[in-house]
Amino acid sequence: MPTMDTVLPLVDISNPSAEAGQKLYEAASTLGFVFIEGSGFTSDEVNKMFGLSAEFFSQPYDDKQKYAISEANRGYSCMNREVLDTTEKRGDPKEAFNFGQFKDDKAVQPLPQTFSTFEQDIADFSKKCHSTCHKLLDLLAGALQIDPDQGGAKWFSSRHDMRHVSGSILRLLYYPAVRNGDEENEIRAGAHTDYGSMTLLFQREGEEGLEVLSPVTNEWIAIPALQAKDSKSCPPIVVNIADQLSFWSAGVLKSALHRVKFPQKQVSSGADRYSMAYFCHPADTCPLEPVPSPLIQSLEAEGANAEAKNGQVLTAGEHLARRLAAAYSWKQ
Ligand SMILES: O=C(O)CCC(=O)C(=O)O
Ligand SMILES: [Fe+2]
Repeated sequence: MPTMDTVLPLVDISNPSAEAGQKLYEAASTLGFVFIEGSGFTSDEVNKMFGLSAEFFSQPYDDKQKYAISEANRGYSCMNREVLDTTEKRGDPKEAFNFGQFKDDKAVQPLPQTFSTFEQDIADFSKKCHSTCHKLLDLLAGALQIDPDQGGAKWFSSRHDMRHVSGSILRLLYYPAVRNGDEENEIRAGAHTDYGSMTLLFQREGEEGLEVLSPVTNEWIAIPALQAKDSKSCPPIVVNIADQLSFWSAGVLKSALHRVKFPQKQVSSGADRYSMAYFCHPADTCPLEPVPSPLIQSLEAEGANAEAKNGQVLTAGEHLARRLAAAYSWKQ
């Protein structure tokens, strides 16, 4: 079993402290990836979602395709539909189902019966993901020492109010094991950065495949699927910084490239990979302007990679629309 704190640091958020915030900030500003535990998700909650996912993806293509993904980024994305690495012609050999924001715990998109029967559970899961992200955003804002008069530790989370329209998505992912005979070299999800502010990724033990391109060494690093610390808790969740936190922080927080490629162990086991991602987004109307952090300002003065400096300030919604149009060939 991989030892903790080797490939990625493991931050316990059960008791959010300045120390946890500092550890999170250090990970966020180097690799852009970290494991968290103490999130409060139980193994039962997470396994239930994985169960619904397996049930849905096992259904015939035509049944799933009735819920085909829309330009609003909701619904079913079939095999080879999404091109995450836009330098590639071929789409990713994976399937996905996206749940957009729920309104009063009701989905605002058509749901297949597998999901509509458990709509409340799925809405609860999505809400819990969002509040976990709030906790993480507060820890990060705290570490960035934002002046309380300018929003302080709530600077990010106040821009992620669930009542506002945003691109937040709960996504179920399915990577079938067997493809074209070259499973080891096959890229299952092309290299990309995530479009929101941060992502939570739930993995199942023994189903690995996530790799991160280290901004420090420029090498692909395989991320393990860790064991839960006890039978009640879910395994540590992977958290990664995405584009919008990078824009806000003039590139100090790293939105790192990542992809899915099965390791030899996973290829030989012949197992499929299921994962779940929660892409946390700020309100669509939110401008991706510089965060008022003295820490970022001093690093920026030292020449931090200021992505936002090079162009006009986009809103969160505009950035998302551009990235989705490229991945799904929607017309803009
Ligand atoms: O399934 C995974 O491990 C990663 C998925 C991912 O990076 C994404 O969908 O953005
Ligand atoms: Fe991703």
